[in-house]
Amino acid sequence: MVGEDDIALRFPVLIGDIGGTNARFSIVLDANSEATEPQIVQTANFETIDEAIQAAVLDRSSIQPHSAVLAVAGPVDGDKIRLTNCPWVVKPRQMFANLGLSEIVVLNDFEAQALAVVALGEEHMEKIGGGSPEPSAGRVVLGPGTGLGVAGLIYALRHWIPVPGEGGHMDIGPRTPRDFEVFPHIEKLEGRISGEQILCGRGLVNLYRAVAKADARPTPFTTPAEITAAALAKSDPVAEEALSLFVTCLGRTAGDLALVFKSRGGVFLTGGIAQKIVPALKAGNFRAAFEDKAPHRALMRSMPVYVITHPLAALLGLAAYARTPSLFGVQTAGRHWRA
Ligand SMILES: Nc1ncnc2c1ncn2[C@@H]1O[C@H](COP(=O)(O)OP(=O)(O)OP(=O)(O)O)[C@@H](O)[C@H]1O
Repeated sequence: MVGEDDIALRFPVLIGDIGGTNARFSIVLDANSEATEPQIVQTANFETIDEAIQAAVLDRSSIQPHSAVLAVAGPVDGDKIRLTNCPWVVKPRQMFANLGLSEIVVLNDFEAQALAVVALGEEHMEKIGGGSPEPSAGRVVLGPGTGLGVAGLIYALRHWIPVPGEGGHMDIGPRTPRDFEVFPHIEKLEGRISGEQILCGRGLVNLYRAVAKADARPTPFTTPAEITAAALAKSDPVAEEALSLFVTCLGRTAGDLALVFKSRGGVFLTGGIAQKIVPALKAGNFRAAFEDKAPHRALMRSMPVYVITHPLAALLGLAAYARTPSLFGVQTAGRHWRA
């Protein structure tokens, strides 16, 4: 492990965004090139990450990467990095031997999402109200997906600095009279309703069941996709209310985080769910909940919110980092290995 920051990565650089379900890889040839065509594999189809990289990238290309930047969902502490939602273990030393790599940096998956916010243009985003972003002001990234990822992004000393954290585990409480009818039925974690009990795929199902229970209604749907489909088609009132409450809670939480980071640079919604519910996010209650932060309503009204619609946003963030790591203030100490 390299003890201090040394951020000049030798090309070609293999980049990888390793999720619980899917892993996406590409190669950045030099500081001026676009990344090569992404290769996407299901993590369940390979026993190890090394096998996946060999089959999906190395066997399909004549390019031998020198370095790698991998973004993983899981804490990076030591030479064996376990992923939260999949059995893969990233072992950089073993990767040097197996894959011919000489340098590896491991980042957090949400840091990669934060890097993507800098790398992507507005053509890959859908705006949900607010004014113009201030280019160098703070930003916030929230991603409802399998869990709820949260990161800040600040610009300081001519660097973009991602601030990863565990913001997805903040408390969410009831506010309206209807909330007080529904919230008692939301499944708790050790007595607590955190962001991840509501603002992720599993959370949407929790909300749907809670709304149904509050009104003693049946619950024919079991997956988040069924609930959003029925809600967007306006074919099931319980699903509609669940999605509406999901969007309201997302607005409240996004607003709280925007206050923390005073994110006049924008609030960015990433992950698989936001881009599938854009019509619901535009319906009005998201923005109303986001702005309902007295005494700072005027500030909140000015802050733009964007849904990232690019399907491989994290990979683009990693490519930008691989090309010019010096643009980003990413601490690599403790997660940077050299052969
Ligand atoms: N149409 C949909 N509406 C709402 N939720 C959905 C829909 N389709 C999938 N989901 C839910 O989205 C979640 C997955 O989100 P996302 O694709 O962002 O996951 P991820 O954690 O980034 O995945 P990976 O681990 O593969 O990177 C799952 O809980 C899934 O049930």
